[in-house]
Parts: sequence; structure tokens; C-alpha cells
Amino acid sequence: MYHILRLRSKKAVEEVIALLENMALVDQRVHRALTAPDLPTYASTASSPSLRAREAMAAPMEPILADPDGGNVKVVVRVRKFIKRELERDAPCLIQMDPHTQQTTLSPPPIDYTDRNSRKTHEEKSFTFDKSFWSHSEEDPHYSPQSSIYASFGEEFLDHNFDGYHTCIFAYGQTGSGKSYTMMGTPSEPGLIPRTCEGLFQRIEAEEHTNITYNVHVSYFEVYNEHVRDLLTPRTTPPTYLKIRESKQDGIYIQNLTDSPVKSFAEIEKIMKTGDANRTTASTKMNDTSSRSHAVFTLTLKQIQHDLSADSTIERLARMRLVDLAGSERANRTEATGQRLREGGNINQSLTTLGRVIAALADPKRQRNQVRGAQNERKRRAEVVPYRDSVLTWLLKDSLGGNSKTAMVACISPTDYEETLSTLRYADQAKRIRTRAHVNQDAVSAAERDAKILEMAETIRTLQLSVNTAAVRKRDEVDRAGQELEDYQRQVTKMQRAMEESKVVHEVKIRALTQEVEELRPLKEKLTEEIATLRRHLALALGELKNPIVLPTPIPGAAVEEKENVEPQVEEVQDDEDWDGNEENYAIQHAEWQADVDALMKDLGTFKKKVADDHARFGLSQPLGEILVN
Ligand SMILES: Nc1ncnc2c1ncn2[C@@H]1O[C@H](COP(=O)(O)OP(=O)(O)OP(=O)(O)O)[C@@H](O)[C@H]1O
Repeated sequence: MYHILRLRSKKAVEEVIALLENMALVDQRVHRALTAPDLPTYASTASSPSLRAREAMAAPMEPILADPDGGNVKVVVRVRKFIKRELERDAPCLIQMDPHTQQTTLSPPPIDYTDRNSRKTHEEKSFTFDKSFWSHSEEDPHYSPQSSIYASFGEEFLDHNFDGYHTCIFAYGQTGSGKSYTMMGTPSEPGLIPRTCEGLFQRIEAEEHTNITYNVHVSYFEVYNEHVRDLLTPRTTPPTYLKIRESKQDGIYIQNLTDSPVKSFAEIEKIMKTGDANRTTASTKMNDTSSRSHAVFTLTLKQIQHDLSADSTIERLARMRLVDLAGSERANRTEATGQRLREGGNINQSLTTLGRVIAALADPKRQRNQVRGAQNERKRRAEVVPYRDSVLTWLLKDSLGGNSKTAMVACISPTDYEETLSTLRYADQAKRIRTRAHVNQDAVSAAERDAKILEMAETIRTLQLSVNTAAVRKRDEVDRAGQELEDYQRQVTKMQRAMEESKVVHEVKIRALTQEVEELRPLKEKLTEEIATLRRHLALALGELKNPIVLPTPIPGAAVEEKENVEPQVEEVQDDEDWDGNEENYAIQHAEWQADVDALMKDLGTFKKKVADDHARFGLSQPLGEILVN
């Protein structure tokens, strides 16, 4: 009986040792998780590798190196319904679209509807685009509602944004052809802009539990009469025009343009409403609610993926420009006069330049030379794309011929032969433009992020000094001082944003580690229970060790009988290599075991104290230390 007990207690001791080792491991991980860095600190906060964090990185933002689309501008065309004016004069529909070939055909108007003063001969013209949207008659099976525009390429462009590409979609067409309807739509029939914003946030919300943080900013401005106006600030009298600037670091940008951070679709909706209310609209003969400005709605999406194991982030930046151009019709057709005519002239200046830019970019000769690279100076000058000739093209430079995936929606009226032909030709030319989109992605370590923030702080300090001394400068230096002040403000804004991002990175780390602690809690509780059971075993074994059962001295002659009776125990005894039947040796061994068990109990005591400390420090509801103490 005694020997069996002795074997059991030894096994229990081994189990306790294994358990303690296990607990030490768990304790290390829990400890690590609970001692995550505090907020906000901008020193490097490299945390130890976390298994869970590595698991969460299962779907990392893989770099996309090649441009899968070949970079051609995507061109689609959309024809709208008849509007009141057209219905009243019983105008015929001059457009046919083949849903299979995507061909758009423009028929000559019936003789009664031709301008008698025009000497032009009208012929049937056909064009093929990436997609032809038939939004003329709901009764037709190939009718394209608002949703189909977004489903057809809006979603695809959103995919590009999530992959880290800049994109631009612009709507072109004569006044009243459906540009605003396509881009913004109505409350009951939302257009591409609200659908893109909604889609963006739906995707972000679906990704809520991954290790990617999303930052979205919105700006909305208009180019009116070759001036830039912020649509997200209240209108002033006289109007406030913003300057366009260019810097090595930021490229072309609009100085002091509002760039609002947004967290939900509802917030964007509010911003869209504000912007639309601020848009410059004026009545012309062609469209009673015609907008005479180019409106540019820009979403900036920054994705920050956290790699907790390496304490670094991968950042992707994508800019979505959604542009509703002003009407492309000629000034004389709108019968605009005075101020309206001047506006028309300026609008046409932007659009004429846009036309020249598109023509230059679409020129196959230019493209060939670009591929070959070698050009002489004269030739190179002749081929310069005239982006700088208008505010609009200057601002859209990158979207038109640079780092962007770009699409053009050519909106056409079903009744106007000349304007529609002009739009279709314009769109046909745009098809040949190739852009050079690339993924805007950076890997940033925690140390680099900290260094960047420190560098910004230093720049701000220098600029601050410079601005402070500006007051004592001579008059001719005032401009430079003003510029430095703007740079200073811009740097401060940038630093604020970098610090916010850094804060988010820390928050994500804490969230991930807290989750890890929560996931380890059941395991800890299970182990606590096991420890309690084993403690009971140990107590029992200790009792046995302290009060050993003394074996009776064998009576000669009774040996055979007794041996038969205790056969099962003998089997056990044979298993025990330590037992040699010598009581003196046993006493020595007993003392050694006792010392082992005492040491173990001491370890357990230390362990209990450590766990109790942790619980006290981190305020856990059911302290393990308490369980163990009890
Ligand atoms: N696909 C369509 N389905 C139904 N109605 C449409 C459609 N497209 C345009 N419309 C209607 O046609 C009218 C003119 O459209 P819209 O204002 O969008 O033209 P626009 O090209 O933006 O004009 P502007 O150059 O003045 O901004 C509006 O009343 C609009 O609701």
C-alpha cells in the first residue's frame, strides 16, 4: 500500500513540475500582453513577438507591382432620358446602343430638326467604348440605372483604391447631359460619388477586426472662372480664392483647402450636402439648374497595416478624385451674355485646355517617343503637355497623365447631334491615353515613424523661429515670410496627422494584446483548477511522507501466504527502482524528497505571489492568486 502511494506522489510531483513550467510560459505571455506600452508615447515601443499578432497577419497587404490593366483610360458613355424641354418639342432620340458590342451609334436628326443655317452634313457615326450605358428608357431590357454605373466600374475603381492606386473618374458632356446626375445623383437615386463613399465604408466596416487601420479624409472644391473655391467652408463676400502651390514633397496642392477626416458614410453625406449647397450655380437657357463650375470631390484613403511581431507598419495611400466638369457646350448656344459669357469663356478655357491635354496625351507619336526616351530638346518642348494652361488641368495633372487609374464618363443627350458628336469624339480620343499608375505603399518601422515625427518637430521649430523673426524683416521679405508661415502651418497639420496615426498604431497594439489576454484567460483558469487539484494531491502525498506507514516485520513461515496475498503490491514494488528494502536508505531518500517538496512548495508560494501581484496591478476580476491562496 505504502509503495503504491509513494509512486503516486512522485508522479504527482512530476506533474506539478510540468504544470509549473507550463504556467511560467503562460504567465510570461500574459505578463507581456499586460505590460503593453502606454498611450500616448512617441518613443519607440517595440513589443515582444506575439504569436497571435502573427496569426492576424494571415492576409497581409501584398505589394502589387505590375499594373494589371495596362494603364489605359477607361471610357464609358451614358445617354440619359428625355428631359421636359425635349419632350415638349417632341424631339427624336438619335442614339442607339448595342449592349453586346458596347457600340454607340449617333444617327443624323430628321430634316425637320436640323438647324437650317447649318451647312454641315450629318452622317451616322459609330463609336465603341469600354461600356455604353443605356439610361434612356426604363422599358428597355438593357436599361442602365444608377446602380449599374457603380457596379460596372465604380466598384472596380474602389478595388484599385484598396490596392493602393490613385484613381480619377470624371464626367464630361454638354450642359444638361446628366453629369451631375451620374456623379452625385439625387437623394432617391444616388450617383457614383455617394455610392463610392458608401461602398468605401461598407468595406472598412467589414474589415473592422483585422489589423488594418483606415483613415479617410474628404475635400471638395470647385474651379470657377479659373479660381479655386473651397466648398467645405462658408461662402464669403468677397469670395475667398485658394492658391495652387507645388512642392517637391507634396506635388501640386491647394493651399489651405479643408481636408476633413471622416469616420462614417453619414459624416460624408453631411459634407456632400454642405459642398453641394455651396456650389456655384446659375441659370442658363440650356439648363435651369446648370452648374457653371468644375467640381472636384476627393477622398483620401490611408490604410495602415500593423505587424505587431516586427513592430512596423505598411502604409497604403490612395486618392480618389471624382470630378463633375462644367458643361462643354459652346457659349453662343447657351446665349449667355456679360458675366455669364465671361464665365463660359473661362469654363471653355479649362475645357479647351483639357481637350489639348487629352489630345497631347493620346498622341501616338508622343507615346512612342516616351517609350524610346531619347528626344532632342526642341522636340521635347513641342510635346510638352499643356497642363499649366488652365487651373483644372494643372490640378488634375497626375490624374490625367500620371500616377492614376482614370475613367471618363461621357454623358450625352439623346437629341443634340452636334454636341453629342463632339462629346463622342472627345471620349474616343481619351481612350488612347495611357497613365502610369503604381501602388503607393510604404513600409515604416516604429523607429522610422518616431524619427519622422522628430524630424517634423525640428522643421516646425526652425519654421517657428523664422516666422517669429519675420516681424523685424524688411518689406520685400514679407512675401517670403508669408510663405514660411504657410509652410509652418502645413507642417504642423502634417505632424498632427502623423501623431494621430502613431496613436492609432498604439491603440491597435493594445487592442490586439488585450484580445490575446482575453483569449488566454480560459486557459489560465483551467490551469488554476488543475493546480488546485494537484495541491490536494501534494498535500496528501506530504501527509503520507510525514507519517509513513511502517511495514510490519515479516513472520517466518507466513511468507508464502503473505506473498500470495500482496501480489499486486509486489508488482508495483518491482516497478520502483528506488526501493531496495533498506530502511536506512529509505530514510535518506525520504529526507531528500521532503527537501524537494519543501522547495516546490516555496516555488508555488512565489508563483502565487507573482500572480496575485499581476491581478492587483491589472485589476482582474477573479484573482488567480486568491484562488491559489484559498
Ligand atoms: N440617367 C438619367 N435618368 C434620369 N434623369 C436624368 C438622367 N440624367 C440626367 N437626368 C436629368 O436631366 C437633367 C440634367 O441633368 P444634370 O443636371 O445631371 O446635367 P449636367 O450635365 O450635370 O448639367 P450641368 O452641366 O449644368 O451641370 C436633370 O434634371 C437630371 O435629373
